[in-house]
Formats: sequence, structure tokens, C-alpha cells
Amino acid sequence: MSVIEKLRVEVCDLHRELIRWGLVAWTAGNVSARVPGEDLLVIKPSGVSYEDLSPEAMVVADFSGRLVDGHHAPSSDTEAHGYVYAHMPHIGGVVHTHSPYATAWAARGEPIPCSITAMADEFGGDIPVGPFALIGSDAIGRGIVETLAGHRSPAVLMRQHGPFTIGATAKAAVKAAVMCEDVARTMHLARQLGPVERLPSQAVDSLHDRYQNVYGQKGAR
Ligand SMILES: O=C(CO)[C@@H](O)[C@@H](O)COP(=O)(O)O
Repeated sequence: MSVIEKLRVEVCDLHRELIRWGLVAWTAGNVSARVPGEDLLVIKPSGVSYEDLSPEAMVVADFSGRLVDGHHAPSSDTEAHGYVYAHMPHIGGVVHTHSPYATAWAARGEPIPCSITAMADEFGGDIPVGPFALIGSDAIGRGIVETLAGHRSPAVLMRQHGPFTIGATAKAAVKAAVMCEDVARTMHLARQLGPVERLPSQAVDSLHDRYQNVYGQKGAR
């Protein structure tokens, strides 16, 4: 199986995770993976129902969003994903969803404050808000890159649109999308009960370091 065939299988399977975790409605959302060593990405076709997605339906596009291989038009967000890959060489996966709680924070244009340890673990601070940008140019991609520059967060809430997440792999970007919606819901509920306070920055640093470098089996022999 070629690298691209393997990526088609992986990206197709990861789209099922968006449905599993309740992050998308109808055909909203998309997942992509960088093709290692190439200025290419694998992404879902635009507007195709999730139940109709298959590895063969995944398309290969260049970073400008042009179709390189496949039988469908690429996702509407292909250029945004490509811009991230072109400007963030360490990123191997990009995800976009309209998950309800994160998108509600995006609708208000308000960063999600880092007030719980789960946010420090995964995001290393607040989840920032990026500018409102229309599809059809590199504006969304530029907004993602410029907002995340200098941030530890793998998630950005594009104002009045929804979350985009990044990761070293496509699976890591999907995890960031799942955790982004989880903490968006928790922080929304907390805010309904009263004011919330951010964690002290030293605690955030310590928690983030542990989670990124020790948590789970990272220390196992
Ligand atoms: O939010 C947008 C575009 O930014 C939606 O159209 C997107 O979620 C789904 O579009 P695609 O089906 O991937 O073309």
C-alpha cells in the first residue's frame, strides 16, 4: 500500500471520529493529513455525506487547494489546511469542526479561559479566537497561523465560524478537536454558575509539561 493510499484510509477513518464524538452535523467539518515530503495533503471531498466517505473518495490536493488526485472536488477548507501546512512545517494534521460549544464561544468571539487542569494539559493556556474570514482565499489559513503563533494551544476558534485544530499527526489534531469541545462545554457550564478564574501561569506550565511529556505511557520503559 502506498503512502497516499495509507493516508486515504487514515483520513477516512478519522472523519468517523468527528461523528462519534458529536463534533459535526450533516457534511460540516473536515480532516486532512500532510503527505510527508510533498507539498500535498489528503482531505475529504466537499459536501459528501459522512456515510458515503471511503478511502477512495478522499482527495489529494496541493497547498493552494487545487485537486491533484481524486474524483471529487476537495473540501471547501482545503486552502486553509494547505496554508497551515505551508507555514507550520511541524504540523501533520488539521481539523475543522462546527462542534456546538466551541462554536458558541467562537460566535461570541470570546477566548475560552484556562481555568481547569484539562485545559492546561491539552492547550497550555486559553483557547484563542482568530479573525472572522470568508472562505475562498488564504484568509482563514492566515488567521489560524497568525493566531496560533506564540501559542501552545493546538486549537483556535475562528470568530463566528468554528474551531480549527492542528497536530503533529491527523489523529492528534482530531484529539485536539475532541478536547476543545469537551472543555468548551465544561467552561460554558461553569460560566453559567458564576465567574471563573484562570489557573496561575506556573500551574499551567507545570500541568502542560507533565501532560505533554510524562502522562500515560510516555515514561514507560
Ligand atoms: O465551515 C465550512 C467551510 O469553512 C463548511 O462548509 C465545512 O465545515 C464543510 O465543508 P466541506 O464539506 O469540507 O467542503
